[in-house]
Amino acid sequence: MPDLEKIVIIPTYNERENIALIIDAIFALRQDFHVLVIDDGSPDGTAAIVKALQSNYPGQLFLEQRTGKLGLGTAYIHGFKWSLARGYRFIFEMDADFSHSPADLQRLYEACKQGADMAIGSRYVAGGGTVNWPRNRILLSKGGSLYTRLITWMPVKDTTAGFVCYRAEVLESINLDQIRFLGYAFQIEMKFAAWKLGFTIKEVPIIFEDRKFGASKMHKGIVKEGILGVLKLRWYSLFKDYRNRVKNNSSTSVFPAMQRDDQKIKWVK
Ligand SMILES: Nc1nc2c(ncn2[C@@H]2O[C@H](COP(=O)(O)OP(=O)(O)O[C@H]3O[C@H](CO)[C@@H](O)[C@H](O)[C@@H]3O)[C@@H](O)[C@H]2O)c(=O)[nH]1
Repeated sequence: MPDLEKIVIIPTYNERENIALIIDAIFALRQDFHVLVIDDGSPDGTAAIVKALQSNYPGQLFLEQRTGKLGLGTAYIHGFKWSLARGYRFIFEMDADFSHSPADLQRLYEACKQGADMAIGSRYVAGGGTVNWPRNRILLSKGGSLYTRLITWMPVKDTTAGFVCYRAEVLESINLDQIRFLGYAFQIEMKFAAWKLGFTIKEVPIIFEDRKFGASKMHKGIVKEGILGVLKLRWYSLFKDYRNRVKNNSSTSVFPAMQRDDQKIKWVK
């Protein structure tokens, strides 16, 4: 197996209680996963914990640090570009808090090896589910997925899922600078872009368990962005040739403001 086969990107903001445990759990699988943590200047010292662990996993554990909380979406976009530049063939998204079980990483990988371009760890297909998630979060999440499917007609059950394996070709084909949403809408847009570009998406059932340590970063703005974002995606796909514009090497852009947003991001050297 080539060295640069699989990398798991974990975005973090204040995950001190979880980060060392999840990193150790991924490496304990002995499945040759590399791990990239994108930390947004967590005041609780998450990045320092990752740095201290790097000597245990030389050449396998990486850390990128940004100076402030800039959202899940731009953290992943940075991680995607970082991973593609180094030649990883399978690139994963995963939360830091054990909502996604490390043991399921291999199942997502297998789904891609067996032909899927994008494998989604899905709570809302047969065999999937949630454990210990508050009723209001379940309603919001299921309602959000239903709303997205009704508006976009995208054939994905868990549209906001954050546990994903992409074949590198999918991320290479998408103009990542055109992916503009930050929160749950980012998760929706990545699936929407992959679907619009004709990639095969497979939902693999997973059990999502609520975090035991730390707090969710969910806030009202994320919900608002999701509601409006889905309408925008539909609008752009109907009237603005979204498919062509989100393709890599497209000369036109759907979201000209993205350039400006990017410049706000300051990286820790
Ligand atoms: N770098 C960075 N990381 C962030 C940020 N916001 C959140 N994170 C990290 O992103 C992961 C998920 O954030 P949570 O706040 O734990 O998400 P959740 O409420 O449990 O949301 C779940 O449901 C969402 C909707 O279905 C999913 O999108 C998400 O992946 C997860 O499954 C965690 O590792 C968290 O530290 C940010 O601004 N920057």
